[in-house]
Amino acid sequence: MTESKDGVFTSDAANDDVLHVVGGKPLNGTIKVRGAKNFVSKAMVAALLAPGRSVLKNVPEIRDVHVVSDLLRLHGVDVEVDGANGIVNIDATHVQLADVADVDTLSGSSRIPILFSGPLVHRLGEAFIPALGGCNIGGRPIDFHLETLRKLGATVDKEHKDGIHITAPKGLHGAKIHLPYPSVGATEQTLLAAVLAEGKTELSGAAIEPEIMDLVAVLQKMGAVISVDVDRTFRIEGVKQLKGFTHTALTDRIEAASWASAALATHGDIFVKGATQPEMMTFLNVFRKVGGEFDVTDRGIRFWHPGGDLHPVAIETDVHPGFMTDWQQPLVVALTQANGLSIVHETVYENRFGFTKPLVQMGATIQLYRECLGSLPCRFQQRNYKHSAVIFGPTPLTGRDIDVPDLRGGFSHLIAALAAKGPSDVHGISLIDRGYADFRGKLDALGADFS
Ligand SMILES: CC(=O)N[C@H]1[C@@H](OP(=O)(O)OP(=O)(O)OC[C@H]2O[C@@H](n3ccc(=O)[nH]c3=O)[C@H](O)[C@@H]2O)O[C@H](CO)[C@@H](O)[C@@H]1O
Ligand SMILES: C=C(OP(=O)(O)O)C(=O)O
Repeated sequence: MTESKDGVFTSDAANDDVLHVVGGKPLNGTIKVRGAKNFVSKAMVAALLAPGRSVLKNVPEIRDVHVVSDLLRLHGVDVEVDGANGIVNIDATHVQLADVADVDTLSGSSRIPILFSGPLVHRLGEAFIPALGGCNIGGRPIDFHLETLRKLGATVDKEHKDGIHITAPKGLHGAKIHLPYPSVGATEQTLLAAVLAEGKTELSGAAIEPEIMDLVAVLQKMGAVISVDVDRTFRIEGVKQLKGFTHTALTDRIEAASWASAALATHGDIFVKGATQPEMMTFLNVFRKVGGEFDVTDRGIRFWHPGGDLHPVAIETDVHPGFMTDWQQPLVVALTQANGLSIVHETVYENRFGFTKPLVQMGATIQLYRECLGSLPCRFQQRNYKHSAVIFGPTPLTGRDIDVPDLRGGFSHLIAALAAKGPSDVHGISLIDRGYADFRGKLDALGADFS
């Protein structure tokens, strides 16, 4: 691991990209989970809306924080990251330059640059959206984002040599917007663009993930006026200006659930300090049905395998408050050890089961189907995507060479290697640094055998 100039630890890809794991040992011990990757990066973008200083606390030491810090700096924002204490100071007083060099290099590892659109248009009159990165888990179109910006009065030029060029010659204005699907990113896009737009915006069909609600809390601290109706409609009353904020990020419920699944798959016992119950209720219900035990305390949640058989389950991923798409990959590894047939119907992303192939090579019995194996309305019905998985267990797993395909799939491979008999080499492991802070230190604390 190397420490960047702003104190964020990242893997040195050349030296540090393979993890040699000797599996078969239960993970036991205590680890601490900090703020959510999928909130912190958005709150950092929100800081761009206001001149002045913002302070974000409980920030995890992950690569995405480093990427967003560098993106902000390209636009003239002052960013200091205190990685050890989890504090990011942002001063967005001197925002300059909408069209910046190097942005393509940085954005290659993140989808966040698209969320700069509204804030940059408000602060500088224009924005450029480069080619976006992020996990390869489906087509990941941005049509909702662009349509939202157009509805708010932006002009979108897709032919510009420096990326999609967004301008608003007459400023952004409140509008009535409906999302065809409750997209997390498009909801955030609308919030970040509408808070300073002139007049009222109504956003129906929105996503209401806890990370989005924490972003709303940040925007409210900054001076925004936002309400949400029971039917997932946000109402935003544009204000003339915003100010900086101080905020403590909500815990990363994806990371917490990932360690919970690791406890289950390895017959372990992990106390996840910082994990909170309300955001994890749907996961906790499934964890209990599978046969895992947990104990919620004021400081975190303890997850353990109580011994005996694990039980198969049928789950469907969905937007909040459903079972998160990012929870399914680590849980699938635990389900390979359950006694019987489990079914996972993925309704959020069309291509999120690629990670199961190495699991099958390790000994799991997993069959993928194009059909919807569930009852939720699904956009992938009658389409050519293998988006349902049937997992038959228990099957012993055997260690092998694995290539990390994406963030959550990669963490699930790590769990599989830890649960498997014998050694595994997990290649491309630095991808996991995008979203799992100091996972090597945590594995060490849990007694894993790796080098
Ligand atoms: C950085 C971040 O916060 N990432 C999370 C975010 O991703 P992200 O914000 O990219 O995901 P979305 O919620 O936008 O995507 C959900 C679905 O909507 C589709 N869609 C989205 C936008 C659009 O313009 N057009 C369109 O068709 C997507 O292809 C996907 O099928 O929410 C996902 C769903 O909880 C999580 O898995 C990701 O971890
Ligand atoms: C898919 C994910 O992230 P991103 O949207 O940043 O690729 C994720 O966090 O699992």
